[in-house]
Amino acid sequence: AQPSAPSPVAAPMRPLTWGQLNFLQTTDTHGWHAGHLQEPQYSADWGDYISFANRMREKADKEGRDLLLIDTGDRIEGNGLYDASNPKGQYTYDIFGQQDIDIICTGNHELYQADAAAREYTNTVPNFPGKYIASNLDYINPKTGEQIPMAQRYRKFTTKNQGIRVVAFGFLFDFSGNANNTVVQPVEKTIQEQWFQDAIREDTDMFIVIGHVTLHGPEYKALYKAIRGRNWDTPIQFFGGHSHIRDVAKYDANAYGLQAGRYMETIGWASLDGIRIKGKQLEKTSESASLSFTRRYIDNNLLGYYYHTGLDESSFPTEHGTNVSASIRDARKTLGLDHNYGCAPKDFWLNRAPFPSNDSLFTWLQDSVLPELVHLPERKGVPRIALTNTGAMRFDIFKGAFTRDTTYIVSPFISKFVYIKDVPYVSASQLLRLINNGGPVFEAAGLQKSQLTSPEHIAIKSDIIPEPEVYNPGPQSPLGGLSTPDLVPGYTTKDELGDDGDDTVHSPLTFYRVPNCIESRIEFPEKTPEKVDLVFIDFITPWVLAALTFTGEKYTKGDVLPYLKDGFTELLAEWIKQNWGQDC
Ligand SMILES: Nc1ccn([C@@H]2O[C@H](COP(=O)(O)O)[C@@H](O)[C@H]2O)c(=O)n1
Repeated sequence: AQPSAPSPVAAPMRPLTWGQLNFLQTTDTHGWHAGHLQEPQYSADWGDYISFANRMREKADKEGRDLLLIDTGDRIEGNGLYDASNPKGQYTYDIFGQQDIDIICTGNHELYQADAAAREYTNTVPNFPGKYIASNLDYINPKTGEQIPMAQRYRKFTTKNQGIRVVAFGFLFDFSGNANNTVVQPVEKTIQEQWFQDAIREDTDMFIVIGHVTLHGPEYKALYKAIRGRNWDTPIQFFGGHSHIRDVAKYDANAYGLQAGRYMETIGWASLDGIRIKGKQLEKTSESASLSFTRRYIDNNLLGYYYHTGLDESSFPTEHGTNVSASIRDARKTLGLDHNYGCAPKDFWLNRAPFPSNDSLFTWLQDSVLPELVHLPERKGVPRIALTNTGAMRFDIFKGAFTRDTTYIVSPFISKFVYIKDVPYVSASQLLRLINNGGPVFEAAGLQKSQLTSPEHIAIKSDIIPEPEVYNPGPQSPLGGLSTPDLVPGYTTKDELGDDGDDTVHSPLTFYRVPNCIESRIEFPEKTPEKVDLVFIDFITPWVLAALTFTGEKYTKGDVLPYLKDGFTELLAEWIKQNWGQDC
């Protein structure tokens, strides 16, 4: 762990079940490879995860089992370790590349910016030779303009210890917000391609489909149907991502899916038993059984790693893992990520508090931050409505130091304020309601509501306000000898297989859904103005233009002008410096 990481707190634990074939999954790590430095339960870093994977591989080898590592994309954007360098990711590609991942694919974040997509092609793909799969993604060679596969379309291999024959795919959901140096082919179209049709006819013991794709979305439904249509009982193991939740899916008795949350909070664990390996007799115990699947969502901290490996502080770390932790420490130091801009007077929550409320980060943004930031000297005195999507904000602010790192954790995107001058107030005043309600006007333009909020909203469709629960430890083995522990707040996942998936027993957290966008009305006169400047984050331009059309206005992209030179992230840092003192 990083030197400033808080020590994890002992909690009641549930053990891992090992099978023939076992998996560790990461997804949506978004640059959090230093771990969480303000939350003890997620405080292990990428170096610790390397040690953990290594120790688990040793155990698998000793017992003749197999272990595969999976990563399903969105490795970048969301943490100073990636975002604070110039060029971005100067340190993270090498750090991430140290993990021995068996099957890896791309997320949408690797593709928003052309430079990030280029680095994916020149750095990450070669860091994982033969392991990186791009089943529905092409890259456009900047020198020749030629459209080429980002990486190989699928992978055939046999596992190390049991020789299980695997055919593996790596998909991205039907994403359309990519820069123009990549081409994402819709999954349904890819399924029709000859190479895919040939691949699903391969003689194999199992299929593994990894993807930056939600487990219950249309893309995996189509892939499941296509593979199962040709292979009536071959095991299919899916790994998902994108919606940032801990999740599982049972497609049928021989097909399951796992998704390992977000931000290096969770390491996903899946185990399979009952795979029929061609030419090998099954063990007596599983001869007649169909596939059996288990899952765990492992909290990313050292106490948990010790517990699952049966090792301790001195026997757990590997030299490789320790070296990677040291590289992360050095990179953080070089980037000045601990530099304190100001001290947050209290916690501000994205989803743990309702909007609007005193504890809501969006209320703070709307009432305190935007009115001060959205100010252009030459338009002084012009009343304005400032809009931002809520998905632009990615993480809570905790009471205490708001550092250079926090700035990127909260606001990682290269988003700038733009504006349309002198918009009739009658139209401008309707935009928030229109964008928040969504509906046909946006759908007709190919715009989805879910693209404006944080990805958690894809899966969480109503507020979660837990009842106070009575703790029942059941058969779990307590860690640290606690008998009636004060549970640490955290994930209390309820998935398709039940409520016992989390490796750590937590007390539950609330989740309040928030609107797609918020607005601030700035320098408004007492009397309703006739015209206002409509200022907004550039990311939401298509929604603003579609909504204006609906109100009867005829604005085009050409009417959208730059408003402030600095990006929102820099402006936010400046606001913190001006408004919050150094007394934490
Ligand atoms: N420039 C951007 C890019 C993305 N967003 C928000 O992020 C959401 C996607 O997040 P994932 O981690 O799932 O890929 C997207 O829906 C937007 O809300 C943004 O605000 N600005």
